[in-house]
Amino acid sequence: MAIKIGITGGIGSGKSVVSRLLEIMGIPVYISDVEAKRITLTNVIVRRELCTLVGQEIYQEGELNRSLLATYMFGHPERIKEVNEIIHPRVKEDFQQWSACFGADKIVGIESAILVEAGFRDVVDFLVMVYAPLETRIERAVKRDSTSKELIMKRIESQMSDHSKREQADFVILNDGEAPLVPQVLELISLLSKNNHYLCSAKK
Ligand SMILES: CC(C)(COP(=O)(O)OP(=O)(O)OC[C@H]1O[C@@H](n2cnc3c(N)ncnc32)[C@H](O)[C@@H]1O)[C@@H](O)C(=O)NCCC(=O)NCCS
Ligand SMILES: Nc1ncnc2c1ncn2[C@@H]1O[C@H](COP(=O)(O)OP(=O)(O)OP(=O)(O)O)[C@@H](O)[C@H]1O
Repeated sequence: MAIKIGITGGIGSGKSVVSRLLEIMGIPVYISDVEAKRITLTNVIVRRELCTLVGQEIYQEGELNRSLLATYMFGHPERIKEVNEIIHPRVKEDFQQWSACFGADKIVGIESAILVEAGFRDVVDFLVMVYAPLETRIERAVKRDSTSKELIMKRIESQMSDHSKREQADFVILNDGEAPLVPQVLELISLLSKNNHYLCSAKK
């Protein structure tokens, strides 16, 4: 079985940028946001359960109405929990199937802002946190998504604090816009490669 690394960090921390660097360096990464979107579109059970929970209008012309789902759930902890309970078990199952296709000598990753909250800690061998200060994250996410600070704050409030994430992380990448990323990613790969043997035996 491949060694699995989790890449987490709050919205706008730079996980996608780090994942891209890992992919360029030969580590395939399962991008949970992308796969969750595919699953909400194609999995008939997920579609049925979301329709029952939110209403038929959650799908329009076959497509998930993402802004409607975001408005429905963010800012409402009970609703977030219900939506997550529909989607996350399927994403977890899908990731396990995906990662099972790689050999024991391979390192693969999974990227998710809510990796720990979603209960994926037990399916990864090593947890990497991408960290950026809160103001920087808000600024980046507002710019990237052309949205408001208020909407980004609602998502942040539904995510685990940086402090708790850091406590669970085995390795932290600082992405504050000052510290260069490439040397940190190279250090991570070097650490993983050195400990590959240890991680393999620890899993048995
Ligand atoms: C609500 C949805 C439709 C909004 O789509 P949208 O294109 O606006 O956002 P996108 O999926 O690209 O997510 C952007 C960021 O929002 C944050 N976010 C998304 N889902 C969640 C969630 N359930 N809890 C907390 N933060 C979340 C993450 O930081 C994520 O990187 C979408 O996020 C969704 O389906 N979420 C539920 C599934 C999920 O938890 N996906 C995340 C990983 S499994
Ligand atoms: N070091 C950096 N310098 C400048 N811009 C950056 C840096 N890191 C990330 N960004 C930009 O900030 C935005 C957010 O980064 P990214 O999409 O990687 O965050 P993320 O952690 O994946 O967020 P999400 O949780 O929403 O998936 C992107 O537009 C990205 O290009």
